[in-house]
Amino acid sequence: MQDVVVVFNSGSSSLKLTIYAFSGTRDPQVLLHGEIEEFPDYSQFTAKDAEGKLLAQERWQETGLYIFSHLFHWFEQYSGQGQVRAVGHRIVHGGAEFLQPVKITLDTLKQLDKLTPFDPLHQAATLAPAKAIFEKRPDILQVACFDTTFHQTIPEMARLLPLPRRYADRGIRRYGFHGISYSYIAGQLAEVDPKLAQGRTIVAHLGSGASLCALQAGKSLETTMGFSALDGLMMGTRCGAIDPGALLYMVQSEKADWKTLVSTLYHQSGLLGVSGISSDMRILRVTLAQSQDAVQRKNISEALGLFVYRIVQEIGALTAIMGGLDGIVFTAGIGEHDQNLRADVCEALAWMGVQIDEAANAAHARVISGAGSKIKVCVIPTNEELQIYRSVLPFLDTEK
Ligand SMILES: Nc1ncnc2c1ncn2[C@@H]1O[C@H](COP(=O)(O)OP(=O)(O)O)[C@@H](O)[C@H]1O
Ligand SMILES: CC(=O)OP(=O)(O)O
Ligand SMILES: [Mg+2]
Repeated sequence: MQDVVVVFNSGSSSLKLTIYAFSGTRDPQVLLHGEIEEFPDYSQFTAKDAEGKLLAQERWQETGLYIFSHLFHWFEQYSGQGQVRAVGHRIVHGGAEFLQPVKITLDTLKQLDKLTPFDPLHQAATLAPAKAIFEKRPDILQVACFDTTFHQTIPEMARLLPLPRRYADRGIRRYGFHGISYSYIAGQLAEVDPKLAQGRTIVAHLGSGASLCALQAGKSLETTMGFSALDGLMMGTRCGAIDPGALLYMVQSEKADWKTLVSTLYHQSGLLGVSGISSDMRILRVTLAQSQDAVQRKNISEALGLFVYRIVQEIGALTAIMGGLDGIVFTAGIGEHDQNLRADVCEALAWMGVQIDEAANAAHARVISGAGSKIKVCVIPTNEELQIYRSVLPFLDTEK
C-alpha cells in the first residue's frame, strides 16, 4: 500500500490531476498524470504514468463541470489502491482573506464561494473538485493553494484601482494571479541562476490565460493581471486590459447585459476573437502556414502581432517599474513551446540589449539569449502541481 498525495490543477481550458507517491521529500515520484481537456463539442480524459505511457482514455459529449463526476469515479478507484494522505487544489482567487494555503473546511468553501463574482471564469471550476471530494470523503485532508497569495508583496499603492474609495473597501482592488506558477519559477530560478534570482526578472506565463510578473529578488513587485484574470495581456479567449469606454458603449448602444459581457470578454475575445479561427496557438500557426484564404491569413497575422505587441508593451511598463531588467523567463504552454513567439518578443526588445541565440531558442534550451545579450532570456517549464504538492507538505508534518 502506497501513500499518495493527489493534486488538482484546474485552469480555464483544462483540469489536470497528478498523483504523487508520498515520501515527505520536496521532489516526489509522479505515479500518474491525468488531464481533462474541453473541446468545442466533447471532453476528453487521458491518464498517463510517469513515463508518459497511456493508462486510460475516455471521451464524453458533455462539456462543463459535470464531467468531474466521471473523474471522481476514476479517482476513487485509484485511491482505493493506496492511502490518500492529502489532496491539494489550485484555487484561483483567495481574495483579501486567504494569504496562505489553508485546510479546506465547510466554512472555507463557503467563504471561497463568495469570491465567485470576482472571477466568473475560474472560481467555481477550481472549487468543484474540492467540493465533490469534501462531500464524498470528508475524512480526507484537503488543502487550497491560491494563485493570489504570491502577489502579497506588491506595494499597497499599486493595489489600488483609481476608483472612488468605497470600491477598495469592498475588495475591488488588484490581486494578481498565476502566483502558484510564479512561486515555482522563482524557486527554480534560485537553483538555476542564483545571481539572476536576486536581480530584476520578468516572468512571462503564457498559457490559455497569460500574464507577466515583475520579480525583484524573487518577490512579486508587480503583475499584469489585477482585480480579475481578465486584466493585462491579450489571451486565448480573453481580451486583457481594454479601454473601459468600449464596455460602456456595449452596454449603452448594444444593450449588453452581464452575461453578454462575460461571454464577449472572457470567452470570445483574445486570439480567438481577433483571428476568428481559434484560441489555440498551435492551430493558429498551422492555419497561417497552410491557409490559401488571404482574409483568414491577415486576421491570424494581426492576432499574433497584437499578442506580441501587448507582451512587449507590458514588458516595457514592468521594466520601468523595476528601474531596469536583468532577465526574462518564458513559461506555460505558449512560453515553453512556441519558439516563434519568443523570437518575436525578443526581437522587439533588441533596443534594450536583448539578443536571442536562434539555435538555443529552436531547441527550447534553458538559456536562449546569446552570449552578448545584456538581458538573460530563459525558458523554464512551470510545474504548478509540484508547487501545490510542496505547499501541502507542512499540513502533513503537523498531522504527525
Ligand atoms: N507546441 C506548442 N506550440 C505552440 N503553442 C502551444 C504548444 N503546446 C501548447 N501550446 C499552447 O499553450 C496554450 C495552453 O497553455 P497551458 O499552459 O497548457 O494553458 P492552461 O494551463 O491555462 O490550460 C494553448 O494556446 C496552446 O496552443
Ligand atoms: C488565472 C488564470 O488566468 O488562469 P488560467 O491561465 O488557468 O486560465
Ligand atoms: Mg495553466
